[in-house]
Amino acid sequence: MSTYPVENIRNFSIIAHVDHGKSTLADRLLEITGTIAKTAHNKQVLDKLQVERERGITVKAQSASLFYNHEGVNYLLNLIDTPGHVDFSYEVSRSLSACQGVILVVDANEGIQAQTVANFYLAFEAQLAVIPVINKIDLKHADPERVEKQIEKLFDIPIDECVRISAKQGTNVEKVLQKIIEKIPPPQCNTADPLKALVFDSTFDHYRGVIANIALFGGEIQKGHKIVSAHTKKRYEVNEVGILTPNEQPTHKLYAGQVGYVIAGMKEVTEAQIGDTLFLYKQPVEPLPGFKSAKPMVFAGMYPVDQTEYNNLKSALEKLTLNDSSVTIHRDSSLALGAGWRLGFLGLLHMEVFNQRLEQEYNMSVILTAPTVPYKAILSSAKLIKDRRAVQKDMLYIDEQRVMLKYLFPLNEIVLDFYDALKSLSSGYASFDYEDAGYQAADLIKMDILLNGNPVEELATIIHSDKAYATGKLLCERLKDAIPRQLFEIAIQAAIGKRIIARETLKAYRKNVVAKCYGGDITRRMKLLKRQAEGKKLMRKIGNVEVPRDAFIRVLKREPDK
Ligand SMILES: Nc1nc2c(ncn2[C@@H]2O[C@H](COP(=O)(O)OP(=O)(O)OP(=O)(O)O)[C@@H](O)[C@H]2O)c(=O)[nH]1
Repeated sequence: MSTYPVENIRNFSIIAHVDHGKSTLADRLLEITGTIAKTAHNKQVLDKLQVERERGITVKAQSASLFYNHEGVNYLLNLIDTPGHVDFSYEVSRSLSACQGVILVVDANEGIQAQTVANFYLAFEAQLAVIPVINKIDLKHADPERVEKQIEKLFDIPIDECVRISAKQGTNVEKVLQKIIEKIPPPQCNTADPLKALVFDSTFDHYRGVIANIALFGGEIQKGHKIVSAHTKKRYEVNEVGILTPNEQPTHKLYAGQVGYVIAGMKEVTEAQIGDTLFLYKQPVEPLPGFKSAKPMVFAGMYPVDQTEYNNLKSALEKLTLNDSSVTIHRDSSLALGAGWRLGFLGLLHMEVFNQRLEQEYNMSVILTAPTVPYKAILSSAKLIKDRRAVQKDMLYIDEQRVMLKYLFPLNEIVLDFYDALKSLSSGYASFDYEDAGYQAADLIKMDILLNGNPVEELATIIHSDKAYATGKLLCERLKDAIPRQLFEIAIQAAIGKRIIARETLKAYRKNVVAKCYGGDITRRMKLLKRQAEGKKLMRKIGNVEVPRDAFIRVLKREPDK
C-alpha cells in the first residue's frame, strides 16, 4: 500500500437503529471501492461472527480500509461498522473514538427510532461530523421527506444535507462516498510525531496470539519496532502490522491517521487492554484517555457442565472477554454447581450472544443461571432490603405520528423482557433505549426456598414485595415437578425471613430399581444398582433431600414471573 498523506485519509463509522441498513450500506461501499468483488453473495461482509450471521445482527464492530479515487485524488477511507441493538452501544462509542465522522443511516419508512437518537448523541458529544443518509427509498411506503423533517427537527441538520439512498439497490451510494470526502475532516495528527496508537479492539488468535486493532494518533509503526504498553509498561517487538480489508492484510508500515492492526507477541489476553495506548520504547507519550468502562446491567452465574472442564472454560472465557471487554467476570462457587463465575452483561441479548459465542467459537457448553440485576441493600436488624413501576419524565413529539417518551424504570423491570413486550404491544413500531439513572429506594425483599426447612442457596432471590407471593408459589410448583419422589415426604416452601408464603408437598415414594427383576439374574441386578449409584452422583443433598443437579437449571431457566 502506498503512503497516503493524512489529508487524504477519512476515518468514519456507520451508525443507525437496528435493521436500518448499516451492514447493507457497508457491503455496497466495499463493492464500489473494489475492496470486495461485486457478487450476489455479499451479505453483511463485515459481520464475521457465526452468531451475527445466524441472528442477522451486528454484535462486534469490524473495520475495513477502502481505497477510493475522487476527482483524480486517491483517498484511504477507514470504515468501522457498528452494532445497532441497544445492548451493544458500548461497541458504538468505542468505534467512534477512532473516527472523525459518521454516516447516520435512517430507514425511509420507519424514520427516527430510539437508537438513532442515542447514536446521534454519541457522535455529537464526540464532536464528529454527521452525514444523514435516508435508506430504503425503494420501499413502497418510503417517505423520505417526512424523515428529513424529523432529522431537521431533532438534530438541527438542514434538510439539503440529507442523502437519499437505497443500499440494497445501490442507488446514490456513490454520493455517500463523495460526502465522506467533503464533510468528514481528515484526522489531526502527524507522522513526524512520536508513535501514539490507541488499542480500540483486540482478538485472540490461537497461533499468533493477540491481534490488537489500533488507530494511530501520531507517528508510525512497523515490523521490528520496540513498543511499550502504557497500561502494563511491558515491552514488545512488533512482528506484523497491516490493514483490514476486511481480512488482515500485512503492510510495510502504518502511519499517523491510519487504522489497522498490530501483532507484537502478546501471549496473555490480559496484556491487550482495550483503550490502552502503545508508544515506542524510550519515546513515551501522554496516554490517550481510553474508554469509560461499560456498566453491566444483568448478572448471571456460569458453571461448567462438568467440573473437569473448569480450566478449559476459564481459558475460553478469558479469550472471549478480551474480544468483548464489556463483560465483567468474578469467580464464584455454588454447592450445587461447583466452581464457576459470576458474569455481568449489558443486557439479555448480550448475555445470550456471549453464551452462543462460547459454544460456537470455543466449543464450550455451560450452565447459565437465571439473570438478575444489581441491587444495593441496606442491612438493618433483620435483613431487609406495580406493574413495571415507572415514572414519566418527558414527552416530545417528533412528528404527527411519533412521540418520544422518557421514563424512569426500575432496571429489573426492563432488562429481562421489556423490549419484547413493547415490540409486541406496539406491533413492532415502538423502539427503546435506556441508560443508567442510579439507585433508588424500593420495597425489595429476599425470598428463600426451603426443602424440609433447609434453604436452597441457588434459588434465593431478591424480589419486589408485590411479586413475592406469585413468584414463590411458582418456584415451589416447579420444584415439585423437578424433584423425584423420595422415601419420605418433602415440604417445599417459599419464605421471607421466618414467614412461609407458599408451600407444596411432595409425597413419599419408594423407588425400587430391582423390582422388575425376576429371580436370580444377578448380573442385571448389579447393573441396575450401579446405575442407581451413578444417578446419585448427579444429585445434590440439601438436608436429607436429594435434588438432581439439573433441577435448579430447569426451575431457573424460565422467567420466574411469567
Ligand atoms: N428494501 C430495502 N431493504 C434494505 C435496504 N437496505 C437494507 N435493507 C434490508 O434491511 C434489513 C436490515 O439490513 P442490515 O444491513 O442487516 O441492517 P443493519 O442496520 O446492519 O442491522 P444490525 O447490524 O443488526 O444493526 C435487511 O433485510 C436488508 O436486506 C434498502 O435500501 N432497501
